[in-house]
Order: sequence, then C-alpha cells, then structure tokens
Amino acid sequence: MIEFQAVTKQYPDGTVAVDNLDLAVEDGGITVFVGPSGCGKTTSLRMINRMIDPTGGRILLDGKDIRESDPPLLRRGIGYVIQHAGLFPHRTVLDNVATVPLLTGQSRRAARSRAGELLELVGLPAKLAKRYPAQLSGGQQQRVGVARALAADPPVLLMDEPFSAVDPIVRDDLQQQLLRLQSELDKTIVFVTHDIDEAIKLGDRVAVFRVGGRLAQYDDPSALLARPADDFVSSFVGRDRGYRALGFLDAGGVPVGPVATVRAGEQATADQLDDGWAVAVDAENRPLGWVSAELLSTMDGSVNADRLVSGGSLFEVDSSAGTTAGSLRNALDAALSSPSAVGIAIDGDGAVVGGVTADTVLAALADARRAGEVPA
Ligand SMILES: Nc1ncnc2c1ncn2[C@@H]1O[C@H](COP(=O)(O)OP(=O)(O)OP(=O)(O)O)[C@@H](O)[C@H]1O
Repeated sequence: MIEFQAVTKQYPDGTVAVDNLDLAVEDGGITVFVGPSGCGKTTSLRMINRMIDPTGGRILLDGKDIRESDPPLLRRGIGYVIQHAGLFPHRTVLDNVATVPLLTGQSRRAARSRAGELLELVGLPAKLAKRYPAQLSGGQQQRVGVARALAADPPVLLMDEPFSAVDPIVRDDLQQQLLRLQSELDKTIVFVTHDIDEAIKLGDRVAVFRVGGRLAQYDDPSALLARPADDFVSSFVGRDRGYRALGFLDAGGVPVGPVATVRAGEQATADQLDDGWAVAVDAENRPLGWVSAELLSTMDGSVNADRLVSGGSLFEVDSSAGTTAGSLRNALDAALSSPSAVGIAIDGDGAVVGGVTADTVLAALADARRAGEVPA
C-alpha cells in the first residue's frame, strides 16, 4: 500500500503543486490520478519514487517512510512509464528492455531472454526486437516502455500519461492491453491522465484533483459518475454521466427475447421477418446485417449478403452460464443503434442468441433500482 499522509509540495518559486494530500493507494489495482492541467498529478506521482521530495507530510510504502529508502534502490521496486516512452535512442528495442535486468546483475544472455519474454507479454512482434526506437510507431514504443518498466518485476508501476501521445484507436488498444496485463500480473499501478474517460475505463479507484493540488474526490469510477462530490467533479466528469454509469451495471437482469433470423444466400419470405425485420446470419449463426421487408422484396427471394442494412453495436451474453457478460450500457446501445430497434445479443462465439429492445433494458434498470442494486 502507498499512503500519502498530509503531503504538500511547494516549489522554490512558491507554487503549491500539492496541498495536504491524504490518500491511500491499495495494493493490486489501478489507481488513477486525474484532473485539469497543473493540478499536481505528476508531482504527486513523482513523489512516490522520490524523483521529487515533498516539503511537508510523508509517504509510506508498505508502512515504511520512503525517505528512509535510498532512491535508486526504491526505484528498483517501482517501474516508471512516461508519455514518449523515454527509450534510449541508440539501443535496440531488445537492449532497451534488457537494461534493467543487466543492471540488477543478470548475464547478458539471461537479460536478453527475459527482455524477449517481456516484449511478447506486451504484444510486440519478435521481429521488431532488433529495431531502434525511432523505427517503431508511437504505440509500439509505448509497449516497449511498458515492457522495460516491467523488466525488474517491480510490485509498483507508475505511469504518467503513457498513452496521451497516440491516436485514439491505438490508445484504446494500449488501454485494453494494460487491463489484460494487469489481470495477469496484479501490480499496484498508479496512472496519471487528464482524460476522465481513460480514468473511468482503467481505474479501480480514481482520485480527482483540482488546481492547487487538492483532492476533490477519491472513489471508484461508478460512484464518481453516480455521486460526484461537488460541482467541480460533476463538470469534470462531464456530460452523459447517467448514461455512462450504465456501463458499470451488469445486464444479467435483461431478458433476451427471440429475434427473427434468415440465412445469407438462402431463400427467405416476408413472413419470416418480425415487425418487418430479420437479422441475416452466416452458416455459424453470426450476424451479418439486417434485412427489411422492403429490401427483401428487391432480392429475388434469396438473402443477398452484399446488400444488407448494416447493424448496430452487438451485446455479448454468456449463454453457457445463462448470464450476460455485457453492461446495461452495451445492451441499451445495441438497441438504440440497431436499424430495427432490436439490439442483437451474441454469445462468446459471436452467434446470435436473441434480441433486446430499449424498453426491456430500461425496465431491467427500473427493476435493479427497486432491488437497490443501483447506487442512489
Ligand atoms: N519545478 C517546478 N517549479 C515550479 N513549479 C512547478 C514545477 N513543476 C511543476 N510546477 C507547477 O506545479 C503545478 C503542478 O504541476 P504538475 O506537473 O504536478 O501538474 P499536472 O497536474 O501533472 O499537470 P499536467 O497535466 O499539465 O502535466 C503547476 O502549477 C506547475 O506549473
């Protein structure tokens, strides 16, 4: 556990970057520091590995005041990832990652073999290991940065805006990968971002800072959306928070009803449609798009896979367990984005298992509220 106890940092020019911060970072989760520019997130993060020392209060790591630890030794147990990956430009990708195991006394061979494993772990193709950082994309460089930070197998990982410099699609990929890595490695991760959506997606706990280095709220993401502590947090959390909060509610209570399906390439008639619509599926029952009565009438009786109306988002249910894997937000979005107003539910193999309407999702939400499952 990392504990900030009344921690203050005043820079020599008088700027108070962090003001009397009390906060406990639990082991084995992702804790996100989020807030507007200049609110003291980076200063708070860097005080954990003593790149910056507080001017007041203390920080305990597993109960021990970090001022009693020698900074280089302390940092061996604390990985650090920054925005532009901070790689050594004149060393290959493999040698960048092997640096830390070498420093800790491993042989070159062992260090390189460990580096190879780590590159695989972060999803970097082996053929890139011999390249130099400048020969990689921004997203690939960030993966190397994560691999290097993990090289000494530190229990704690500090990440300062690691994904801010890459485009949204790559960022989404890196975020998913971090969640996957964390579920395998169970590190204690402190992650700094100014992006509230990133904070909500990644954080087990989210600390919202306000300018002046004060903590505005420290909560789990669903509580932050449902119960912002004040107007500042409410406006920082942003629009549509009621809808976004649905992302934290399990859609297990939503009844999945039948949906009409027709097979692509096969004959179909209007009476196979339900309310004028059917989902066209492939041989494995996976959805390809929608057929309307009007469209079918122009298709010579056979379902033409090239002429379907594209579908909306899909909503995954775990049919083996009989429960849903998605959230109420996934279910509602599937219904709202569907051309037929029926959201398609699929199983883990991507096969159609049924449909939901917005009304059934909202009725399930009302039931969950009555049952006290939704935070008031
Ligand atoms: N070395 C320094 N000397 C003086 N003031 C500093 C120094 N480093 C940071 N600051 C100031 O401390 C405050 C907090 O900075 P910090 O970098 O911790 O904020 P941040 O929330 O991480 O911001 P950003 O999201 O813009 O990176 C800011 O007002 C900043 O200008």
